[in-house]
Amino acid sequence: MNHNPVYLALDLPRLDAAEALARKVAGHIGGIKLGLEFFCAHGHHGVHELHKIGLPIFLDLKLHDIPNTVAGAMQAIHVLQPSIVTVHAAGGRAMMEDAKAAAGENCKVVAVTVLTSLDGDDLAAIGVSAADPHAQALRLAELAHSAGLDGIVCSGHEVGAVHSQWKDGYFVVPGLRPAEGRANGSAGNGKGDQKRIVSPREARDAGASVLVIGRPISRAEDPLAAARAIEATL
Ligand SMILES: O=C(O)c1cc(=O)[nH]c(=O)n1[C@@H]1O[C@H](COP(=O)(O)O)[C@@H](O)[C@H]1O
Repeated sequence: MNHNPVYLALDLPRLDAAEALARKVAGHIGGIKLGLEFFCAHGHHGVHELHKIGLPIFLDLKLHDIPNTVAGAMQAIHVLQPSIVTVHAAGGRAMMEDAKAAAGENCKVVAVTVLTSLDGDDLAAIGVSAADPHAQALRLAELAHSAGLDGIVCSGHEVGAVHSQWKDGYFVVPGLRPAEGRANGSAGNGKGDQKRIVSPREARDAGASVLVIGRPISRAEDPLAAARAIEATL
């Protein structure tokens, strides 16, 4: 069993490039995360191709719809044998319950709480009255827990607090930028669209089960060296 917590986010438009990158760093990651960009472009075929590498596949589809539709989508992806699938906690309790009931065997269902690209002003703009990412993430984590999900997706700023309330939860943390890369400004390590970031090591120490890392590896001048350097900090 592979205990490396890093899932490489393959947010790349071309299937051959995504596959080549995953093969290059395969010995230094624990799994592969395929998200909306990849799935919309390459669908089931693309997932089958990436499965050939032999690492667990995290399907980050961020499902958010009425319960019946989400349950149908979950059933439609059984054949892809994902290790993890995401839904949005804001879809509500019934949607999360039905998503979990429809999930395949050995598939963890985790709920996205507050996207790492959002801050308090963004929450206020969409009518979240607390306008506090921390409080909102804790609230949605509690809802996901009570709906029977395996865990949540949250930023490294919240994972410690959620972990102390939900001891056996499964916590996926994106929005990661290696401290060293941030200091020397190397390619892929800028914040970009992310607003709530921490380093992979900080997230792990705070209780993250999975570390989602994309651009710090995929946009690095030397992705293999970047993946190795991140692994060495954990
Ligand atoms: O569900 C996710 O994985 C996710 C949730 C979230 O709040 N923020 C977030 O960045 N992600 C995903 O994590 C990855 C982060 O990519 P990088 O910023 O390039 O490391 C992307 O694939 C996002 O879709």
